[in-house]
Amino acid sequence: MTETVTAETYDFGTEVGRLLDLVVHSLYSDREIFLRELVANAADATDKRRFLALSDGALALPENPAIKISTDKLTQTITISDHGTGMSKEELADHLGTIARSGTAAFTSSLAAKSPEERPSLIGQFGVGFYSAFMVADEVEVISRKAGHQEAWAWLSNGKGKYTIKPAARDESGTTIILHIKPEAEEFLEPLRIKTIIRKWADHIALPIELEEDGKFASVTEGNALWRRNKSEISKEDYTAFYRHTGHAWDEPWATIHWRAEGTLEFSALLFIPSSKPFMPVEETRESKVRLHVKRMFITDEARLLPNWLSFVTGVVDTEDLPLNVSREILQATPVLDKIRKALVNRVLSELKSQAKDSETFKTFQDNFGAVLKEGLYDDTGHAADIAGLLRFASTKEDATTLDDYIARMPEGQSDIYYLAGDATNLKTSPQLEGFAEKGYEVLLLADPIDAFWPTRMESYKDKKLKSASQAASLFAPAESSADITALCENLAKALEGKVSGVTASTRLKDSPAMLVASEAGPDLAMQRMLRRAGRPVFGLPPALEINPGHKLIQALATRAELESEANLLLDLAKLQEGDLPEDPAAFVRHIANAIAGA
Ligand SMILES: Nc1ncnc2c1ncn2[C@@H]1O[C@H](COP(=O)(O)OP(=O)(O)OP(=O)(O)O)[C@@H](O)[C@H]1O
Repeated sequence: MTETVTAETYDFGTEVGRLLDLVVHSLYSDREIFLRELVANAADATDKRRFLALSDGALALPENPAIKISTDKLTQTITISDHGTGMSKEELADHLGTIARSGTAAFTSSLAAKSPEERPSLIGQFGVGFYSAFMVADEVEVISRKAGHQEAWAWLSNGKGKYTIKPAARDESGTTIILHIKPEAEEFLEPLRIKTIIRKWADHIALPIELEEDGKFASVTEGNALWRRNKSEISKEDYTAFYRHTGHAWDEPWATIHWRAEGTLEFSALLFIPSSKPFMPVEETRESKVRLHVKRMFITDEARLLPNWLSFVTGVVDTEDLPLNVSREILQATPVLDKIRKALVNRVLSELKSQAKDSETFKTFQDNFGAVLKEGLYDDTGHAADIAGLLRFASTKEDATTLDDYIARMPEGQSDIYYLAGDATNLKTSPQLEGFAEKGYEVLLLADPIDAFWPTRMESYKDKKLKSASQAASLFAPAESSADITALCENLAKALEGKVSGVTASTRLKDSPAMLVASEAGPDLAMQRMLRRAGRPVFGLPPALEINPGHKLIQALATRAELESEANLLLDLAKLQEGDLPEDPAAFVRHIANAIAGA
């Protein structure tokens, strides 16, 4: 019997023809994906055989199953072979000749209904990865021997509407795919190129992937889907090595969170929180880089599996619930990912909660990533209360306190939580704090830039309003002023018209001559400062000036008839105390210099 007698040629059918055209011309922006698809098929077939062998010993895998890849520049071919289930003659025709599994009619009608831009996402849902081979090959040969069978078959096609099936020879069960590489895809004949692609896309396939170089096959991947293994089998060193490899890190993980979700949603996740701040010479994007795998295959690290406020978390999520060639469009729209995201956030938060019990350990974390986490207080109203409950804040009474402990310490009569946001260097000595100590009120000292914003967004924690100390004038009773202080207030207000919204005598200032107080309605002083520094308009009334009737400077000013320039000097002093520059720094310096010289 000769080959020509038994070789049979079939039509793909119009829908496969159209599909091939689409795959080759519009499906993937990046041709290298063909290797991911073929390697994934090989790995799936091997997994399937391993599973079948559980009930039929005759199908057992050879001792060291592997996916073998070789390239040949002479024949311009890439060969990929596996020890998987293999395919019978009928299966070759069924699986590679049609797209029947998902319903040809359904596919064709949906295809017709979609615009060309939408088609790639559609193809993603129909599982047609094999055809991506035609992006780089002008002829594809598949030689397959089904496990448990003696005969082997070859499937051949140039992707132009027809395929041929004929008898072939293969020593072992499994499948060999030979790609006759197109001249314009020659780059894929370089073993180094193949190696790079495999490491990028398939590093975590549990099966060894071997590449032939200089006549010898050597493993190019670790073959180690660590996240799929049982926790009890994994040592701390294994976790650290994996963390360093995938997170491009050099430290130890501060936390390792490894679990498998089962039930309506199936996924494995292995997440890490670094123990040190990554060194970033240039500010990186703050998007989550947690890797998404589908059935062990790397899909993308741009699925934004975690929100920006958890962008420091690294690791891998691997799900069974998405198709392997899931497209970008599907990734954005699928409810599966939304559910996974929700589960990940909750799991990371509960880990943080349990680690927060040890305040020393938690301090390391918060020093590194507290400022990032705080973005969640602003961005994520759904989780803000949980995040706020975790964080530790410096205060006028404690180096680090939780909000709950703060509330527990509140004296009778205090109903709100007070905070002061600003620069770390002058927070502790800010005149804004004068008066609070006397009342026995603790003030949280918040030094991260984001601290100027989140308390107003969050408004309250456990029904206690978050109030800026720089907007707390109403806490302190107005002073019973002498006539000359009342007159001074009026004169200063006149001199500073438009720059301040009023001048009042303070009952709380002890050491400072004056300070600024923001109106309760608008942004507090820290937020005004941030807006100014960012070149944004500052809305609301200008701050009021509170003067200290007990201070020498104020008493001296009360005796002056002319105080235009002194009024401005006083305002500049109050600004300086807040970490702001005087309105005209050079004039301010001249003024002070002259005053010291007694001019
Ligand atoms: N190496 C292989 N060994 C055994 N069967 C294979 C192999 N490659 C492909 N097949 C069969 O061909 C079918 C079609 O493969 P194809 O890559 O087009 O789609 P899929 O693997 O089902 O879905 P997808 O790759 O898009 O997730 C597979 O489902 C499988 O049954």
